[in-house]
Amino acid sequence: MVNFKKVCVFCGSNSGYKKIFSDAALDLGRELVNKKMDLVYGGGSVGLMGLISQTVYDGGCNVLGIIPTALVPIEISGHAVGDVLTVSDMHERKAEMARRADAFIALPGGYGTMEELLEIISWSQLGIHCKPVGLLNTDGYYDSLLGLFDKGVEEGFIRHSARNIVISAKTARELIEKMETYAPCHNQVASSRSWNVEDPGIANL
Ligand SMILES: C/C(=C\CNc1ncnc2c1ncn2[C@@H]1O[C@H](COP(=O)(O)O)[C@@H](O)[C@H]1O)CO
Repeated sequence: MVNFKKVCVFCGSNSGYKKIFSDAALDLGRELVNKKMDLVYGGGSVGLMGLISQTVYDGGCNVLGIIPTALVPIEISGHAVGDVLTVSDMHERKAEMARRADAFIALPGGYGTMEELLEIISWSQLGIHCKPVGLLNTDGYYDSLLGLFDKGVEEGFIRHSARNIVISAKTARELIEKMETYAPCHNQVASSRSWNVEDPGIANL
């Protein structure tokens, strides 16, 4: 059983056209509150980011938004709730997200969400961290991405064991339950020590 307390959520700066996506963000937020988990996220109050951060904040859990200086102006990200850590660029933001959270979940989103998700998956494969990575596949939004991962295995670009890095489910509750039983089974390319990870929190739960 993996215990995690701080969950980094990657999600859209837009809400998507269907109500089911907003409902999924609210549902994940409530699930985090029920489990007394804190939120680390991209720091905006726009789109699904705004919905989940407000829900977790209103539920009395800690919310930490990590935002690059360039996105701070209110018209870009809105007014974030909770604590805000301003960082110099996107690289520092992702490093801080990875360091401060002990699990990651991607909700539906666009390029930004997908890029954050894929980087954290590849960091797990490389051995930079061994934290659970969940994909909330609301309304089958990520079916084709999951199909692409399967294709990667089939065609010899992704190891079968590394395919298990990505935990997916259709509901927040099921996803968190699966993530709580996550045990990495892939051969990490290099040990966390060889990545010069000074803070052991980045590598281990
Ligand atoms: C583009 C728009 C607003 C941009 N505002 C953002 N504020 C905070 N964080 C952001 C913003 N845009 C992207 N991010 C990060 O990427 C993810 C969302 O990107 P996506 O392309 O919308 O999926 C999110 O997790 C943030 O970390 C107005 O539409």
